[in-house]
Amino acid sequence: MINDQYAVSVTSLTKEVNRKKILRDLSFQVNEGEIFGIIGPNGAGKTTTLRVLSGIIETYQGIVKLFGLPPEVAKRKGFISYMPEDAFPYDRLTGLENLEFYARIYSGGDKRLEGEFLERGIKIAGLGDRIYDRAGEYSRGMKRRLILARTLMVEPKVAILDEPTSALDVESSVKVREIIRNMTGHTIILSSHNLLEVEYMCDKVLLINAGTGVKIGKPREIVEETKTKNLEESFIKLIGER
Ligand SMILES: Nc1ncnc2c1ncn2[C@@H]1O[C@H](COP(=O)(O)OP(=O)(O)OP(=O)(O)O)[C@@H](O)[C@H]1O
Repeated sequence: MINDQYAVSVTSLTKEVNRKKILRDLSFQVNEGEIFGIIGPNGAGKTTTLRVLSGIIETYQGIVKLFGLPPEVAKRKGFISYMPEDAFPYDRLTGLENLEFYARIYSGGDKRLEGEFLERGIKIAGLGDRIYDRAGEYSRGMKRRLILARTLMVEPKVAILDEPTSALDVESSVKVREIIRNMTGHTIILSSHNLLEVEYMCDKVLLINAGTGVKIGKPREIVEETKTKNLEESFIKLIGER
């Protein structure tokens, strides 16, 4: 069923590349304001799903709506902000210059909006005086916070984050998680391999395997239903059963 009341609604999404089905009949809904996690083994189709949602992949079968609009339209309207896993800042620019650059682009010439985006971006990045240093001198965690600030400064209706904490140390992961959790009221869809983090951070989780939805629900419900101790164990049990 397609319902515009959802922030995101995916119905029977199938994606084929060279006759290989990467996503098969995938359906799920995300409510406005939810932090929604997509988990699954390597190659399960998480990034492909996120790329469809963000309007980057435009050819697919099925129906995908963000606030009732197809992703391409939602993207044009500035509803979506996507952070790819391999996004990096411009190393030769300072952190501030990076944010200034994107604030200018995203605001489309509206000076008031540009100032608003920049101010929010600086706050989200939380880099203190290091914001005046070149991004090339930043640690991986600082770069990630800068990219996250770039993604979230526009206050998108839907933020799509591909593995926002991958390859970060504990302290940097905690800071990135704080940023995400502080975006209350915003719809956030993220993928992650860190299931303890997903369990802690996400309101709802979708487990996919080989392009197919295996389980969807609140992390605690999934843990209870599978009679396991945590989401990591649920994951292993559910994937192992197939
Ligand atoms: N453009 C493409 N051409 C061919 N195969 C592709 C393409 N994009 C993705 N695939 C394949 O589709 C499958 C799903 O890829 P995807 O990157 O979505 O998985 P993932 O769940 O994000 O994996 P990971 O956890 O390793 O990042 C993989 O087998 C991948 O090789």
